[in-house]
Amino acid sequence: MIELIHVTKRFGAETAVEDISLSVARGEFCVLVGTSGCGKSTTLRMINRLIEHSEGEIHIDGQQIRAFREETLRRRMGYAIQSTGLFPHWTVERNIGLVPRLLKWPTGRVRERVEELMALLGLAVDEFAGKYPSQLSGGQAQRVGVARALAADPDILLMDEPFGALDPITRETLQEELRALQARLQKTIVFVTHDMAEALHLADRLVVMHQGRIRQQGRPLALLREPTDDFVASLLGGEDRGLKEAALLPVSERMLPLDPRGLARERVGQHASLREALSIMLWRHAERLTVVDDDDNPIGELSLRRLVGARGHE
Ligand SMILES: Nc1ncnc2c1ncn2[C@@H]1O[C@H](COP(=O)(O)OP(=O)(O)OP(=O)(O)O)[C@@H](O)[C@H]1O
Repeated sequence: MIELIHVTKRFGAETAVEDISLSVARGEFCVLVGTSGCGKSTTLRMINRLIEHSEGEIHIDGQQIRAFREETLRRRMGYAIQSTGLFPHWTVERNIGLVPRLLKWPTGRVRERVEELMALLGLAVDEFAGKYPSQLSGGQAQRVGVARALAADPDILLMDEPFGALDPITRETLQEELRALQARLQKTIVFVTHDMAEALHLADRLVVMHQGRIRQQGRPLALLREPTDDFVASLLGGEDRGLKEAALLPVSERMLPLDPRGLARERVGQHASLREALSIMLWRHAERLTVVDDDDNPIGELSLRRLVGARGHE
């Protein structure tokens, strides 16, 4: 559990973060969003003491972070950043194995772990293990950075735009991997992104920051439906919020029983989102879709009318 209690950070005369209180439960995925310069990275870096906070208290599992030795704290927390922070004169393999080696894992185990992570992140061992960061593309370097953050299997992951330089397909794959990892292993994650779709998709707790302060925090659906002010509403997408909300709701939630008059020709999977269903309707010029299970058996139907009414404001 991570707790920030009335935390402020000043750089000289400038206040970068002002009086923020935030609590992230074990196994929770917390995403920080906000305008450029609002203090997201500073907040993240205060948690692993790359930046010392000026006022307030930060606790990890009930203990003040200042009570930990800095290295102990940092080894407990994986940290991945957009610019990767890889050591340029070290190979990919050595970069990924950094923390396990510091923790004095046996060499064979380090090697095994590095290979496991490279496979997870789609980096062929034969091709990439011996390369240096300057020989990698931006996206490949970013994957190495994420692998390094995960290497020692830390309970806490701090991630600052870790997928910023990735193509949409790799990005989506990694988002799913991270979500699955977090659900399976109860990782506590604090994640910074500028991509609102990514934030809404990943967050259990979404934290909107502005000018060093937290404007609103809560579940993504709650923020979309009841933003506290125009700033939060517009950051979350303004009029586009309807589509963003639909992206968070599964088809199965609004499915109707099968129509005895016959099946609609176009189909949608039960796990698809209402946004995907709407997209199929638009693309196929269809007002009704047959909802199918994982084996492609029809289990219900979704109409446009039902979908439009399904946005939670009926
Ligand atoms: N080391 C530093 N010295 C002085 N000012 C700093 C330092 N680091 C950050 N700041 C200032 O603190 C404020 C918050 O910066 P921070 O990097 O946390 O914002 P951010 O929300 O992560 O921004 P972005 O989305 O652009 O990355 C900014 O005004 C920045 O100029």
